[in-house]
Amino acid sequence: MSATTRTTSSWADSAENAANGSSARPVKPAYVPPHLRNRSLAPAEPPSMVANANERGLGNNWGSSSNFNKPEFGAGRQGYGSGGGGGFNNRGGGGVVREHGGRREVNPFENDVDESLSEQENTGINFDAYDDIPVETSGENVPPPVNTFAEIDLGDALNQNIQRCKYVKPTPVQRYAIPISLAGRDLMACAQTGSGKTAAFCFPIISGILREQYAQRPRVARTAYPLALILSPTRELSCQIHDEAKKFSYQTGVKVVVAYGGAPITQQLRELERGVDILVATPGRLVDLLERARVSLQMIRYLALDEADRMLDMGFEPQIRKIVEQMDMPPPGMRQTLLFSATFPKEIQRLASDFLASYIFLAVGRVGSSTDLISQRVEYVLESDKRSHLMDLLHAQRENDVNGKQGLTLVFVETKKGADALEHCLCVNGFPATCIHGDRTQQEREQALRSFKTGNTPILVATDVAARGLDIPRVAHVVNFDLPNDIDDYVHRIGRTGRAGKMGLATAFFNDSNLSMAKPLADLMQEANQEVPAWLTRYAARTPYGSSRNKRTGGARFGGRDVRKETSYNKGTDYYGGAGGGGGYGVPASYGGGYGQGVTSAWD
Ligand SMILES: Nc1ncnc2c1ncn2[C@@H]1O[C@H](COP(=O)(O)OP(=O)(O)OP(=O)(O)O)[C@@H](O)[C@H]1O
Repeated sequence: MSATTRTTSSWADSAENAANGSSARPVKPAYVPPHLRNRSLAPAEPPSMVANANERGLGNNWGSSSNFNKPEFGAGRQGYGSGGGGGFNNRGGGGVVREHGGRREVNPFENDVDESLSEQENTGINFDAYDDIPVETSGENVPPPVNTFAEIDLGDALNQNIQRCKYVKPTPVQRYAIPISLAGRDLMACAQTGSGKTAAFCFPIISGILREQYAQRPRVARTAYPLALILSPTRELSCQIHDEAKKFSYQTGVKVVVAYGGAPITQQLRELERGVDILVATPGRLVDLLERARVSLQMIRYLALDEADRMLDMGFEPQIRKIVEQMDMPPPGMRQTLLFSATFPKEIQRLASDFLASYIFLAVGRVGSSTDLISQRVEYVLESDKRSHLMDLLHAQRENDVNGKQGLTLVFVETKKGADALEHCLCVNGFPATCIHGDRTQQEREQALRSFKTGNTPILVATDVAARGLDIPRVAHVVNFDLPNDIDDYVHRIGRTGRAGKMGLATAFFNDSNLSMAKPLADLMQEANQEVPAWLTRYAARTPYGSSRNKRTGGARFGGRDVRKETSYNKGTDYYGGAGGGGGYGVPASYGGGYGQGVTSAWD
């Protein structure tokens, strides 16, 4: 942070300020960039004018930069569907190339070309960053890894799509997970954010469906019988997986359908009636479809849970148990089950074993850790200073933008109301922002995400609905405006940058309301070779150790551990394994989102 910024204070400063009662500062009427602060004159463009322009949905150039000249705020708030590709399931738009199941199959790669990003992005993956990555596998008869896609028999059609995706060689998690899955084994796989887990579970499923001659599916009017089910915790992530799976299965004849809440069910029902091999869904909408008998799980051969630890925590577990254990899905052993996440608490590993048969545990990278590709900073910022401090960061970012192609900034807050308020504050101060949270309509959510991805609105304020899985290549900076209460949530949030071998920056605002995060944050940063500020180390030393699920083992470079190796398996209360630290993590007393009393969950 620049020395000119007034809002950042050292730990000692803040203690002094608190003693002087200076934390209760008057609310500032409007943001003034650092270089204008010592002038007595009003800013060049009065904030009220900016606000009016925003409300009318007029252009806002974010200062002098002309790069972001089509902000979505204003327009984004006032109804959708008129331009900009609004509307449900309207993510396509590519050219029609082939008859498919009586309908024309849209070319899912067309959009990549339009965005002129994919080639550079995917071939630009920095595999050197993964070369010395630690890998642990356990379980019986673990199939060996491969080094190239050519070594694996995925089939011509799928191989062609891998080329179309411009994937030159498999990422480490793919090198291990694909042969394991192709061998028909159940898998619990843990690999760092942005390391290619989606393809790691999609390729074997598509290839398996293509290879096997499955028995004729029942012909019951209006009931769909998918062969594979992929569950994910948020609507946007399900849509993303669907889009990816459609690319991977292009021109193979494998049919992928997505079902998620908030969108009209009729359109999804129509899609299902046309036939489905792979169903990607959020749990709530799937339960609805099952109860209406519009989907049967009787023919399921593959079950994949993305963000599996989230899917099995207290928030989702009952729904997942209902889907997997209480409907008509074949039991473990009769289906293949693949669980993937970047974090895998022991407690969740134990739960997950109910869904698996003789599984292989795979850990690529330090489990539950962040990747070294993300530069992590933590700054002490008083609650009352957070907004102006954020605007200082955004302002400095724009000033440092040399080539006019500034990256996107994702700002995480704790509550839905907080997201709305911060979005509004940024907009009226001339920073083009939009927001995404569970109280916005699905149309608004999709529009906000689209506007962010295209760079029209380069700042997205989000609750944890955007914390997991979303793959947005140009996210250069993640700001934890409000730190989460759970270190795993922090890992997933910052993982929205530094993806596919690229570098990223993550900044966290810390103050006395985040005491329980001091120790896990300091440990995590140390593990990832980041500079830990002295004041954070002092806070960490003062934090009681043992009451929090965030408790981590000290100094283990590779903390990924198969819970079956623990002597306390089935009766222990540790949270995470540790390769050398002893101990582990505290019991997750409030596992399931980590929200304090009175705070509504940010999840769907
Ligand atoms: N073999 C590959 N070569 C090049 N790029 C790849 C390869 N595999 C995946 N990618 C790209 O890497 C990016 C991240 O992949 P993905 O979204 O699957 O990560 P993830 O591990 O699921 O992340 P998260 O934990 O955040 O969900 C995507 O843009 C994807 O297209």
